[in-house]
Amino acid sequence: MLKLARFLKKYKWPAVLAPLFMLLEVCMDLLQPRFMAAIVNDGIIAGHLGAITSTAPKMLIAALIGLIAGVGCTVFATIASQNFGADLRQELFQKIQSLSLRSLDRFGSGSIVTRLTGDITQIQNLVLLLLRVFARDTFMIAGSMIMAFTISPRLSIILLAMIPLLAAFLVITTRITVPLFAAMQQRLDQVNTVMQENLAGIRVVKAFVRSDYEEQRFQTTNSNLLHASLKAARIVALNTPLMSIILNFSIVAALWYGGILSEQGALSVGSLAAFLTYITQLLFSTLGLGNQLMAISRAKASADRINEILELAGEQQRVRGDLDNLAEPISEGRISFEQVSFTYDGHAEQAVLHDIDFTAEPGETIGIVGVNGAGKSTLVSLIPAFYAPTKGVVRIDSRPIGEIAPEELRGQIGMVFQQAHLFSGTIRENICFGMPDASQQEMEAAAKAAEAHSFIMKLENGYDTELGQRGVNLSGGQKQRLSIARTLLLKPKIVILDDCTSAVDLHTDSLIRKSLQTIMESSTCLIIGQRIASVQQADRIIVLEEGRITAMGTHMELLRTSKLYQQMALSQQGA
Ligand SMILES: Nc1ncnc2c1ncn2[C@@H]1O[C@H](COP(=O)(O)OP(=O)(O)OP(=O)(O)O)[C@@H](O)[C@H]1O
Repeated sequence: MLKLARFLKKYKWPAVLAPLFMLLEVCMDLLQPRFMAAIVNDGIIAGHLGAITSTAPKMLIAALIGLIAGVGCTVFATIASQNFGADLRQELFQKIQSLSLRSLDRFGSGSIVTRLTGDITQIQNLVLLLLRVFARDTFMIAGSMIMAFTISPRLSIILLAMIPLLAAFLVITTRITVPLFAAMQQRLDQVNTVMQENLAGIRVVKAFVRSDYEEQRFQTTNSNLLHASLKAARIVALNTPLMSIILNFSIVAALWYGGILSEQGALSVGSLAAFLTYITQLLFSTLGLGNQLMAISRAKASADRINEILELAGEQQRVRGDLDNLAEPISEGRISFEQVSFTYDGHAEQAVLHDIDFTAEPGETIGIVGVNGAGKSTLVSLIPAFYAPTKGVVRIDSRPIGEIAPEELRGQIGMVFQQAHLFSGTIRENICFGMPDASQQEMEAAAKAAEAHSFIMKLENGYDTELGQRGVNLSGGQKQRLSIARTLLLKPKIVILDDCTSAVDLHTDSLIRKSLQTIMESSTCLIIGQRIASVQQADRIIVLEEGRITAMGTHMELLRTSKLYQQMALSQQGA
């Protein structure tokens, strides 16, 4: 958890001033029993009314200073903790952006969202707690002890006996609760994952009338979270009464021994009353500290989860060491796969790609066909280094991609994915996502090549039409055309189209293909297609079966040599 303290460095002044103000407030509070003892001893018992009227204003002034100091502490603690939380959230988000898909797959989006929200809030609240309440209780314990010792060192021995007992108790409960809180956050991850999946697929759930099943699934994860929370809460609930027993026992012991000392004339009644006030303050502060240790152990579980991500190496960091002497950009766009095999993390027994070996020459268009799950998307995802091959090498212009900075590599590759993803914002912002300073002319040219211009112009606000929650919803085919335009605008050296016209009607598909032809001449293209028509114009077509290349050639060659290709062509005739 201390590793995260660096985020407070920028706010060191508020972080230092908050406890200092708290110290002032505690000092003022500690003076009050002293003033009270003076009123009892010198005013009431000795019968000097003057002592009361001279002490009362001092009490009022101390209370006022304490009040101002308390407000100051809250203001500075809030400034420090809120800024701390915002900076931590920002850095965690940045780190997530830099992580490889391999790392992101490992955590899952539900867990990442919980870490970015719930876990950071836990730590942010802890910072506020440490700067205010924890500081108050710590100062109060130390101050009350000093004041109690100045009143009666003999009576204070009772306090000394109590401290190791309490410390041992707190250490034990913290040890027990840290893993319980970690388990609780994990269950919270699961609840978030189910919730996200449900919301993303709400149409499927409704169409299949599976709301009951989804409710059941949510109930299971929710009750898992409930059980984990109750388990932790039981320990927390035991904490306060057990500590109270120890503390109340100490008060009774102080009363008994204080009574004896008072009877012997070794302690005045006023001083005994002040002593009891100090010991009560001390005991309540200790009780508070115990509860805060629970919050600390909960925040520790959250800090561990945040550090787990912060300590991962980003993609850029992993290759940076080799970059200095490899600064030349991609010039030709030749892609070579050399005996490449690939297995997803956690699926060691199932290689998705086996010994893939081919070269796409600059300007060449290669089609890739195969049944669902053959490994087509996986194969192309190795080119922008979304994943690293398990065996073999992928090269661009003879440089192994592992040695090219991901940003440089991806800056030269235009990729249109199987599932078109658009962001909320205008159509213009979406098309210009990779090139925000593109001119109107460039944007329209890209939209025309993707057969998107005409439907955009029919919308009331044209390119300035808002998409998503605040605006219109587009059809699947229209979304695909916008995502093609987004890629074409970049005029990349390498273009990868991953079955990106599956939702486009056949007529528009053929129009898009025609427009793409001129662009494809200057780029190396890989086109994945379920429809033979989408790939038949390619210079060469790869047939992929269960992760292996089983045939490669032109459309006409494959019609003669590949059984699978023949079957696909036959089944799509007249389609
Ligand atoms: N992130 C992942 N983690 C683990 N396994 C995966 C992952 N993505 C895909 N797979 C597995 O890899 C295999 C190949 O999937 P891939 O998406 O590459 O096939 P595809 O040929 O593109 O299929 P489709 O035509 O349906 O798009 C499948 O068995 C799939 O279950």
